Amino acid sequence: MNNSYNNSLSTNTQLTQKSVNRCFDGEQHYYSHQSIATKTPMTFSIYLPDEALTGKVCPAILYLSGLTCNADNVTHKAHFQQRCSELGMIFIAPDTSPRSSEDDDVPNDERYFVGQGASYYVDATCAPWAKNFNMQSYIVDELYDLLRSEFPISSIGVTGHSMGGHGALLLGFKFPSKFVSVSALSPVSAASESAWGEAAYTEYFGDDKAQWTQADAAQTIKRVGRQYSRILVDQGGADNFLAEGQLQTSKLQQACEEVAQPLTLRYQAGHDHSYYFIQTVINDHIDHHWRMAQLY
Ligand SMILES: N[C@@H](CCC(=O)N[C@@H](CS)C(=O)NCC(=O)O)C(=O)O
Repeated sequence: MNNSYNNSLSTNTQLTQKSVNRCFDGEQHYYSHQSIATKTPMTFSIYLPDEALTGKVCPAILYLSGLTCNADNVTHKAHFQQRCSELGMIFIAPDTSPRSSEDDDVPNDERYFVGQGASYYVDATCAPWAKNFNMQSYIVDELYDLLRSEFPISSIGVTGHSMGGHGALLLGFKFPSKFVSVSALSPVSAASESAWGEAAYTEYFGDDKAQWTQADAAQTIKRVGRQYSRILVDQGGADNFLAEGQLQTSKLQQACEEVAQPLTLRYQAGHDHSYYFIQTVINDHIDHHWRMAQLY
């Protein structure tokens, strides 16, 4: 645990600060860095409440975004900053995948649910993806360690939206020693059984179904069993992707029931899949992670 923080990044930092904006009682920062896992530059946003800026260690939430997103969507649209500043909570939003740049030719796909913006937070094993699409390693090893060495973080909880909700459930249950709390917003519950996930996993893992199962959130919960005293999931009742069968919330519910993992699952009537919904429930998720961090 970092016990002191000098209100400046350490001199040997690997991070390049891109922007700083005062927001409520804290600052919204953006950073980029060269990633070893993805072999590309990666960008993330981090909200630092004044407590963190003045040297106090604070709990953090890692938010994994959904298909087509980068760090901007949640940072600009979810309105998490006020609650985080009131509680003294750090909020981190990484990108959803490696990206092509002038120096890096990263593979992509015409479909919005495969390739750039659609990593599923897994380590791909098939060409051409395996070279750059190592987002599990990026999130749970590289970024995790970087965050803990560069910022005054006491503990990390993981949450996310849609594909990122799947990522939060998957990584939270695969790596319970790294995360003190898990929640999800409109998550894909079982990527290996949704049309979006099937398309992506065919590319990333080929036809090796054992790898699909290892990278499926509901299957992982069934495999590893209860890990958290309670997880929180919100799902819009009028979400078109729920109706389309991409999210399959019942599979998550079933998996949690099977292993007695306590789950608070709330269907919010009339709400869709958008950031208007996320904005509506984000404070409850921040509070959930805050409460869990206090028990840590
Ligand atoms: N663009 C896709 C939908 C992709 C989508 O809805 N992405 C969600 C996450 S799964 C999102 O948050 N989009 C960005 C935003 O609303 O700011 C479509 O045409 O159907």
